[in-house]
Amino acid sequence: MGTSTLPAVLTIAGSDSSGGAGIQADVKTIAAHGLFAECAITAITAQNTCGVRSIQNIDPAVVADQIDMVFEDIRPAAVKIGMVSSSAIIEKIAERLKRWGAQNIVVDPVMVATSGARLIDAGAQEALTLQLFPLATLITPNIPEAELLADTPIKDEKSQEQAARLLVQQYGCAMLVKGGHRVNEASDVLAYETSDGLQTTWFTHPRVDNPNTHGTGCTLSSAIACGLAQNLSLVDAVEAAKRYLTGALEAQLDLGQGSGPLDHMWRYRRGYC
Ligand SMILES: Nc1ncnc2c1ncn2[C@@H]1O[C@H](COP(=O)(O)OP(=O)(O)OP(=O)(O)O)[C@@H](O)[C@H]1O
Ligand SMILES: Cc1ncc(COP(=O)(O)O)c(N)n1
Repeated sequence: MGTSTLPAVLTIAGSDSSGGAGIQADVKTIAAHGLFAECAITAITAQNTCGVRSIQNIDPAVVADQIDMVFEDIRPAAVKIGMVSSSAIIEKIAERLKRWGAQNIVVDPVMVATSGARLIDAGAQEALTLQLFPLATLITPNIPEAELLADTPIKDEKSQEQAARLLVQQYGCAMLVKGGHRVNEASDVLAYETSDGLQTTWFTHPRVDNPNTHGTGCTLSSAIACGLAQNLSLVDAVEAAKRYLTGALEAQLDLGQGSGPLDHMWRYRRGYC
């Protein structure tokens, strides 16, 4: 008779054949946090560290079934949403998450891969903001995504923070504007509503000198979902996720000919687990 349990985290995202981003990065991240990973695959991408060759979206009804089968049986304590490339898929995800009253939803608005390939069409972008953003606890745009969503340029810390504030007002949920695309720093700003009004918290870090950053956004958002699944506050969950991500970059894994993947299991190799 089983007596032990552990929180489950569901990732709803695309498959990356090279294992560095998407579902594969999420599952590794969740496992590295000692939690139970579940997944609903939205698309299969044929990609590697150099680029994306083809994308096959999954039938929206099959995406819905995956979510239902997960919630009917092993209910996740948190949900991470990554690549959702069609409006029909987004509609189904929103419908099923509402039906199940899913909580602790982290949305990484994946639009363009590090390699430059577009992963979402224009119609899907609108569906994402209209249907999934209202369900989110936290949204984690990078700088180009935040510029697009807030319709404002980001050139420095001040404009990064302003964009984060604007997006909270626009979408009514917490926003983490990630600074991985800035030159010297990799500092992210979290903006969120409290009973005292809109607050911001910075997570500052110098850039790790590592060209292998494939999957950083996927890894960070699923690590935040892990923190929320363990009942950390939003600020603590982001702080812990940033530490995990930085360690995975500092491990200096060097695989592939393009921007390679992170070392998701760095804590095991260093003997921390
Ligand atoms: N060279 C780096 N050194 C340290 N942290 C980094 C570096 N590059 C990215 N990060 C961090 O990685 C996280 C993801 O940020 P980024 O802005 O790269 O998101 P993204 O573009 O969505 O990621 P992805 O490359 O997966 O699409 C952030 O916490 C960011 O600060
Ligand atoms: C299936 C999938 N999901 C997300 C990303 C974004 O990650 P990155 O920008 O690091 O390539 C990706 N490349 N592939």
